[in-house]
Amino acid sequence: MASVLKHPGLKPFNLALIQLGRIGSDKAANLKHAREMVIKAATTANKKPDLIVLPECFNSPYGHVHFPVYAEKIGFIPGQPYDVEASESESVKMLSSAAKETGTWLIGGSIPERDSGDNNVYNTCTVYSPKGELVTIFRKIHLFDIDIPGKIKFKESETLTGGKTPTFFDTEFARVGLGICYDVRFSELSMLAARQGCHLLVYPGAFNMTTGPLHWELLQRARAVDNQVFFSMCSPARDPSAGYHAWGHSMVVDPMGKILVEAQDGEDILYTDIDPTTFTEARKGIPVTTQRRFDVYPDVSKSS
Ligand SMILES: NC(=O)CCC(=O)C(=O)O
Repeated sequence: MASVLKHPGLKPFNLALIQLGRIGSDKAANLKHAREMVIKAATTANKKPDLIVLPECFNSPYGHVHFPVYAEKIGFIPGQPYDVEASESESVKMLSSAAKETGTWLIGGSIPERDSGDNNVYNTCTVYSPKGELVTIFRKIHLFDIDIPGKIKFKESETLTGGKTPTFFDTEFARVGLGICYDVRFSELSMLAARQGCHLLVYPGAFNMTTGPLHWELLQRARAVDNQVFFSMCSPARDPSAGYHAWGHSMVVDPMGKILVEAQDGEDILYTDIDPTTFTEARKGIPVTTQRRFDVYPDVSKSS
């Protein structure tokens, strides 16, 4: 793994998750509501959050037929400055202005994105600084293709292409790793982020009514404990009239695997104080980060 610059260290901060409701077929209405909820998250709490998170696929209904219809061109090139004013993406413009107006970091859930070059459609998360700069994007790497007979069949790969780039970004208070929903099942991705010094992993997600009750909490607590990091997934609210019923239950888990905050299934805003002491004490008390036996499992990710 290429060496990366160290983050100066985790500081206390407040994290807000928006379990967004009213996501329908009208994209303009979805964007308007998401914007209102970001402003609400930033202005109604006792303590202003430092980082706000929206859920997976917040500007369109969730389904493979919808992705190409709602897809927007973003045209972000890593390492190059991005001109939000000139962006073709109305979602990017809205998220950037909401981050700037509230002066908070914003993880803009995910939106369907059409690549300007290869024309493929991706499930893409965009991240904004408090100045409204688009600092990075992350394209969902593992596509949600499952078939549980009689329960749920879903095939994102009908219209989406998987991303290839594990991604993290630095704020003044933490290094934050990104994933999207189904990515949580692949422990390698969160392991990689943790090895790169991430303190918090955030995965906008939309689990379903079959796997949600069994795996949503389990996977987040597992990834948190495996890696001794804070872990959070932010879901849309459940809408019984929608084609896809999201599990909801957005949550934040600490590095000991304790759930710090959890939503139910309706629209909600959750706030959590992230305390660096939990992070350092977990690693000090259970020092797995220094006990790994790479002599025994040097290349475990590639064995069958
Ligand atoms: N949007 C998704 O990737 C859903 C993943 C999911 O429900 C799962 O069980 O995994």
